[in-house]
Amino acid sequence: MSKYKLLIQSASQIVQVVDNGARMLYGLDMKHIAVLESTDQGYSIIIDNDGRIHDIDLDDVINKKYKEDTFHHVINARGKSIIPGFVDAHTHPVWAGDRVHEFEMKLGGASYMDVHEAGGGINFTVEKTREADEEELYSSFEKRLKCMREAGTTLVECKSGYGLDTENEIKMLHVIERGRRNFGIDISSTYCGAHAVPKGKTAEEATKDVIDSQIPAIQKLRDQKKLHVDNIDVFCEKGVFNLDQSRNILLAGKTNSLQINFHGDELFPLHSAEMGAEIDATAISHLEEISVEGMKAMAKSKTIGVILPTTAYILRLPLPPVRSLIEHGVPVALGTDFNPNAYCCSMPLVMHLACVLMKMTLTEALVAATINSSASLGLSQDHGSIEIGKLGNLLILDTTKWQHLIYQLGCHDQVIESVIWHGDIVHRRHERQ
Ligand SMILES: N=CN[C@@H](CCC(=O)O)C(=O)O
Ligand SMILES: [Zn+2]
Repeated sequence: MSKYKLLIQSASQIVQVVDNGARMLYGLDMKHIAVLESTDQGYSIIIDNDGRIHDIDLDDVINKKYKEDTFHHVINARGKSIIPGFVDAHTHPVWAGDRVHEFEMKLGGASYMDVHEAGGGINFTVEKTREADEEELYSSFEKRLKCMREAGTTLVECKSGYGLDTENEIKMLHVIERGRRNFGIDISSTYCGAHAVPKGKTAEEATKDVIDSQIPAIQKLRDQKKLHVDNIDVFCEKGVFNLDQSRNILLAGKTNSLQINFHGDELFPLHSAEMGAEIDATAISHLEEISVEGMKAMAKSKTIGVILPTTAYILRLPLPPVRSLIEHGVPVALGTDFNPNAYCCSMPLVMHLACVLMKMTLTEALVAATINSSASLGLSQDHGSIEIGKLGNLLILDTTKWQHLIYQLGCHDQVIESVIWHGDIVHRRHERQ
C-alpha cells in the first residue's frame, strides 16, 4: 500500500499537449495536440510525493489499479478540463519604481527609443533599482510571481538587467534566487547585464565590463552554489549592443555553461537571428524585424523564437511575422515580457493577443505557451505537457473545453479554478459574490 500526494478524478478533458516525449513542436505539428476526451467516464491523474505525474488513465482503470492506496488530497474534476501549467518564456520581474508616466508619453506618440535616448526607459528603471535594497526588490518580486501564478504560470524565466554593474546585477540575481528557493513556482534565471549601456560608459566599455568583471563574479558565486543562473541575455539592437558585442557577450556566457537566450531584431533589422543561429542560441526573443534568411537559419538550428505580443501591442510596433516563422519551421514560444514598459502577468491574455493580432490558432498558442516555451529554457524534459514522469504542474479549468481560457478575454481568474504546482494546490479561484 502506498500513499500518493494527489489524485485528480473524473476530468472531462486532459489536454496533454504532447504524449510522445516530444521536446518541442514546429511547423504543421504545432496544429496538433494530444487530448484525452472523456466519453462515458472521466480521466484521473495521480501525482507522487516527489511532485511528479505518476499515472494518467480512465477513472475505472485508476480505481482498480490503486484500490489499496491512499492520497493526501483528492480532487473531483467532473465537468472540468486539465491543462499543463503555463511556461512564461520571457520576463523582467525584478525592479523598483514604475513607468506609468512614460506610458502616457508613448500614448502621446513618443517611441520606445525616443524615451530610451532621453534617459528614460531602461535607464530610469536602473536608477530606481540601484537605489532599492534586496528586501524591497524581493517584496515586489514576490507579489508579481503570485500574480503570474494566479494567471496559470508554473514556470517563469526571470531576468536581471536593471543593475548594469557587478554589484547591482548580483543583487538582482540574489532576489531571483530567493524566489527560486522560497516561492511555489519554478524559475529559470537569466543574467542580462547587457540590457542597456549604463550611463557614463560606451557600448564597448560596457561589453568589456560584462565579459571581464560581471560574468567572472557571477561564475564565482555559481561555483560556490550561492547563485543558480541558467541563461545569458543581451539586448542586441541598433543603439544598444551591436552584433559583434552581443556575440562576444553571449559566447562568454556559453563558455561558462549558460544557455544563450537573448533579445534580437526587435526595433531594427540587425540580423540578430542569423547571428544567434550561428552560435546555436537556445532562443531569441522579439523578432519583429527578422529577415527571411534569419527565419531559415533559426529553423535549421532549431532556435526557439519567443514572441512577446504585449510589447508589439503597447509600442504599436509592426507585428512579428509569426505565420511566416511557423511556415519556415521555427519553433515558436510565447512570453508576457513582464517589465515596466509592458506590465502584464497573464499568459492567457498573451495567448489571446497572439491569436487575434498575430493569427496563431488556439492550438498553436497553447503549444507556444507550454511545450515550446519550456524548450526555450531547455526544460521541456520536465515541463510543458501532461506526461508520466513530468512535474505535476497543472491547471484545473472550470470549463469542459480548454479553449475558453483564451476565448474569455480578461476573465482568466474565473476560468482557472486551481493551480497545481509539484502536486500541491498553490492557488484556488476566489469566487465572485
Ligand atoms: N527590449 C528590451 N527589453 C525589454 C524592455 C525592458 C524595459 O523597457 O524596461 C523588452 O523585452 O521589451
Ligand atoms: Zn525583454
